[in-house]
Amino acid sequence: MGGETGRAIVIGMLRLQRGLAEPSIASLFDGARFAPPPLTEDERKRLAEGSLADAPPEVAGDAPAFVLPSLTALFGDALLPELRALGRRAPLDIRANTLKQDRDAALAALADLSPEVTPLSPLGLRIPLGEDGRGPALHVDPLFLEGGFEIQDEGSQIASLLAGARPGETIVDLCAGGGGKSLALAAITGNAARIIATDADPRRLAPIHERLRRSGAEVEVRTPRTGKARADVLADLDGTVDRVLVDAPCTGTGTWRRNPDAKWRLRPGSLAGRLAEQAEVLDRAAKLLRPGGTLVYVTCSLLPEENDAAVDGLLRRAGPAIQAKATDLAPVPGLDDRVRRTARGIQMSPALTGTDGFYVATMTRKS
Ligand SMILES: C[S@@+](CC[C@H](N)C(=O)[O-])C[C@H]1O[C@@H](n2cnc3c(N)ncnc32)[C@H](O)[C@@H]1O
Repeated sequence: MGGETGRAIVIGMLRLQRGLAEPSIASLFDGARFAPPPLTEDERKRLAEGSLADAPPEVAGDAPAFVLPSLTALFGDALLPELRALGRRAPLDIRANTLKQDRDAALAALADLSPEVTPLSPLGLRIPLGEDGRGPALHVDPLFLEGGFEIQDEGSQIASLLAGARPGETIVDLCAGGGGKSLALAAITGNAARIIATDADPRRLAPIHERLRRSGAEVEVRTPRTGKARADVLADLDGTVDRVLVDAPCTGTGTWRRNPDAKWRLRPGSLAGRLAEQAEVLDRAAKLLRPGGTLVYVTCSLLPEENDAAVDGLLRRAGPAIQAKATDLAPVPGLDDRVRRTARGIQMSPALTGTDGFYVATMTRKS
């Protein structure tokens, strides 16, 4: 809008993010008692004729300039369409909890919310948002209270499916947080795997207990002690685990459409901090694996430093003991044709897969 005043930013946001045409914006800016003054001639002209075609990418794509070289390395010519897709509102997705009922039964039970099946995840339903962009109060829905579904973005569902969990395995969810992926792994394996969930931060882990009760998922939770009593709660498992899921701490650049303010809070220093944490969790995960065991590394980041480069870092530090492996995409029909491949893994993104920007890479322990 030719300036950075609050008014210019609001008008630009209504145009670019809400997709409102000039007459709709003019009807909001009508000078009534609590409304802003009417649009000026210049503002009307810019709305009608203005274009971001010649603007620099950080303006046209509304992203911090310091991450653009990394995003360009990933997206190449698709940088602007991807940045714009990251600026749009995220859909509201749920995962049918197949420990309770299949997806079709959940679809029928939620008919009053008019859900549709998600384009890629075979477990997902998409709930339409209201005109105000808000979704229904799912956390008080009777089916939710009975554990019939979990609120989980399609990208996160896909990452859980690509972890390749199988019944009978011992699986560690090393960065379990509130347990979103642990619950998904339990449902995917029909409660027939031994799943152990932990997290460095006991407060992040706390909600998992209530979620397990509701969902019927069977997961062993190992809560670390902090302070003087601090000890490695997984020490007894070293060298024995079939599969480790590392849903790593990251900058969350892939979730900007869900957390638009995160974009402007991101600093070069926070990226450096996450890179150090990623190296630490990857090294810990590698130590847990039995020979032949599988390490699945996941982030919700679009920055190659946190993705392929983090995997390369582990491969370098571990030497021949840990080797890269292609991620099997079979659990998600249709993903193969849509997803972006990187040197070490696969990258989902809002423009290409219609999901948050999840990255998944797979490795195996040789000895
Ligand atoms: C992306 S979040 C996990 C989200 C969770 N898996 C889910 O699906 O809801 C990353 C988590 O890694 C944890 N974390 C950070 N450093 C860690 C470490 N060294 N060991 C284990 N967990 C760690 C953080 O506390 C945070 O909860």
